[in-house]
Amino acid sequence: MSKIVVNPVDSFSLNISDIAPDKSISHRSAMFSMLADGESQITNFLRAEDTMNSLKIVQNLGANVEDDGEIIKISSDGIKEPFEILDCGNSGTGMRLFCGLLSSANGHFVLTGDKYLRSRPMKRVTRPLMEIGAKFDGRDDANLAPLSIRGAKLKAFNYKSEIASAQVKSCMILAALRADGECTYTEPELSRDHTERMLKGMGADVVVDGLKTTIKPMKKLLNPLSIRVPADPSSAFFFAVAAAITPGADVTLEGITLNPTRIEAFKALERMGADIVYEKTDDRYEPIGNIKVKYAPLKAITVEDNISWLIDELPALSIAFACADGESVVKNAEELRVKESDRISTVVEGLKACGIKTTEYEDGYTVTGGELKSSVVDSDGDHRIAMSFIIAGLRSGMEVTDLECINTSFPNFFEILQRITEIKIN
Ligand SMILES: O=C(O)C1=C[C@@H](OP(=O)(O)O)[C@@H](O)[C@H](O)C1
Ligand SMILES: C=C(OP(=O)(O)O)C(=O)O
Repeated sequence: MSKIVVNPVDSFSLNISDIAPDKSISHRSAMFSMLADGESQITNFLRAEDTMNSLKIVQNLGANVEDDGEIIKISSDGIKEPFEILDCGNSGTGMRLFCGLLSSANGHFVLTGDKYLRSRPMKRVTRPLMEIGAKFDGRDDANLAPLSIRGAKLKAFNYKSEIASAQVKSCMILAALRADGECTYTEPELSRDHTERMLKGMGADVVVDGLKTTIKPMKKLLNPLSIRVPADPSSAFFFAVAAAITPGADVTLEGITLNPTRIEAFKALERMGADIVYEKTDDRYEPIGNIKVKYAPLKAITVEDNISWLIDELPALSIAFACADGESVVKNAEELRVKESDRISTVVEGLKACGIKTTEYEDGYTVTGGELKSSVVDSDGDHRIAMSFIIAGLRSGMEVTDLECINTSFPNFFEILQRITEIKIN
């Protein structure tokens, strides 16, 4: 159980060109390569625990994976029944998307994960899949992993989801590609759309019309992927907050996906008063570019719309709330309760320990800006909680414990952090 002591910094000016590659896109690159006719090539794949677990699963499912440390080449002649239990580690994205991919494959598959993932709800994917003929088993009526899947024939569907979840949407789109007719999936609010963009890029018949996606089953295998994974805005955001709460600081975050469903947290920080500039430099499956963030005095805001566009960034945004003038409010964010930790509780408890006034509600919380106090915060095994409170330490000093989880999404986080401040981990 490692811990870090962070000391306050005065100011910094930094260009960061090595923010971790995008986790969502990396998972999908590995998985979707299994649907292609020929060799897919992926560069800048995220070499973190969550995505390396997905890559290993793809290999266990019979794909040929060549990795020279820079380019990952994947080819597959169909999903094969594995000898191994498929371990998704800490990753909800891995488990839920593999449920969709495997529900119609030939064979028997067992998906498991670490103690955190085995407690997260899977019914949101197993229930709609079972309704169209998939065969799942698992604790609590196929709600909790380990999950066992027997590949089955899937019926066409028109599914209206009650949650804005890209994991559920992607799972159902993957199932639809092998269903016995045209399918539609409708979500209550647009969630991140990497799956639609990437599959369309590979030649799949996926049509998006507002909140409704229509998918025609694949008549033949898709074209291979050729992708350079952009940097992850969710990882970049920790350093955006670092600059926004440190008087005089500025940071340039390079090569980030500027997909609008992913940069809402930066827009929220902008609404709080931070000085933010977006500069598009590329377009491959999605817009990519640089984000510059400069300190300015912050004011409180309310966050209640398009919550799925900033759900992973809310813990870090809450550190900015704590440094802002006034009471910030988060609503409609009940999904935070079923992430790696119950992120409403972990954020609220962590901020309270730092002397910040907060109130917890079922679907959100309020944070009244004030003087952050140096404290000891445990991550509860949640990477985003660990990194958020480490960043808070740049303002006030902080000790954060249980840091191994950071390897799930951002293995070079500390390497970048030490360009800003001296750090001691033990
Ligand atoms: O599809 C994805 O890659 C993700 C979707 C989101 O989860 P939900 O679909 O549960 O909202 C997000 O929290 C997760 O980190 C990654
Ligand atoms: C919620 C997250 O990921 P996942 O659902 O894939 O575990 C996250 O990275 O914050």
